[in-house]
Amino acid sequence: MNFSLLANHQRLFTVVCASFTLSLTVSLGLGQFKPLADVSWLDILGEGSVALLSLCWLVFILVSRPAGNVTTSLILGLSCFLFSANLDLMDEFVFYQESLTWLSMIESIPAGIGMLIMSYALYQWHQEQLILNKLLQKREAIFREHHQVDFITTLYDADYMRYQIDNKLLANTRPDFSVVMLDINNFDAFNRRFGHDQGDQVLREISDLILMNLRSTDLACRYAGDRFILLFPDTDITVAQKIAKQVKKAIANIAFKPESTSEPVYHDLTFAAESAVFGDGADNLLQRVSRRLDLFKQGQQYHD
Ligand SMILES: Nc1nc2c(ncn2[C@@H]2O[C@H](COP(=O)(O)OP(=O)(O)OP(=O)(O)O)[C@@H](O)[C@H]2O)c(=O)[nH]1
Repeated sequence: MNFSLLANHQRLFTVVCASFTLSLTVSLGLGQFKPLADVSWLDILGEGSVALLSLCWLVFILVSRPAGNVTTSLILGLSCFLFSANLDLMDEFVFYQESLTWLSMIESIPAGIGMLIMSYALYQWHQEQLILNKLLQKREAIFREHHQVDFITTLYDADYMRYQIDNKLLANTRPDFSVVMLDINNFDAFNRRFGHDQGDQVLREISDLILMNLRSTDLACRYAGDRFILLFPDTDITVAQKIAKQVKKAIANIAFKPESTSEPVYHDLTFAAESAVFGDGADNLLQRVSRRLDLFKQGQQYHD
């Protein structure tokens, strides 16, 4: 089991420990041990299993899930449940004086609250999973359909994009698609400042954001280095530019957190779009869009 995610959940780990310790302290502090003859070992087996399994579930959640609302709600809910389960278990070992019988009466209340919180967490988890499924569908198609995949970003590679463009050009007498080329600005400076591994991480995160902002019919590829190509079937250049602007905006608004610093880094993109025209081949269409992008980049440097 990989325990590295535990480091992200120190507060939640404290909540679990607090729930566990508090339940034991309350019952041991306020109760008195029963004579052994009164102890029901069968009940202990049943209630002990519930408490132990709740604890195991908590550990599994902490080592499996990233930090966030869903994880926090799951841990809070299950910690309440653990609190009740422990009190229930300790009831088998201790009894309370008349004045403290309320303790046995209220022991199931945290469990009820916990179940409510967990139900909310499971709903949120479901919503989160729907988004992840959407993203994975696009990635799954990559692995099922082809091996022409860039291993850093798991996007299609440039050869696959050329193959797709050529196929579309062959299939249609009137080409009806657009391509966009995107380039990350100042990526070399980022690499030099934070290192290649962090650069790879940025490429992966940007690829995820690109996929999130495309329609299911569009195709994203890593062209080379910090350049990406997007293919928009049945789409004119204005719509392609509009989607590219949305991708650019989404990326500009995400704070990347390189490992060596707490300072967020924001990335900007430059893009150029072209529509396929009669007589085009993949290579000259890609050259055209690449030349246009280079012109835009030179213009930017001139303005800088
Ligand atoms: N981390 C990482 N860096 C890469 C990869 N492939 C290319 N690069 C780096 O991408 C950078 C591209 O540099 P440039 O073409 O000068 O691009 P830039 O710094 O964004 O400059 P402008 O495009 O003019 O803004 C270089 O530092 C390459 O080493 C890769 O797979 N991973």
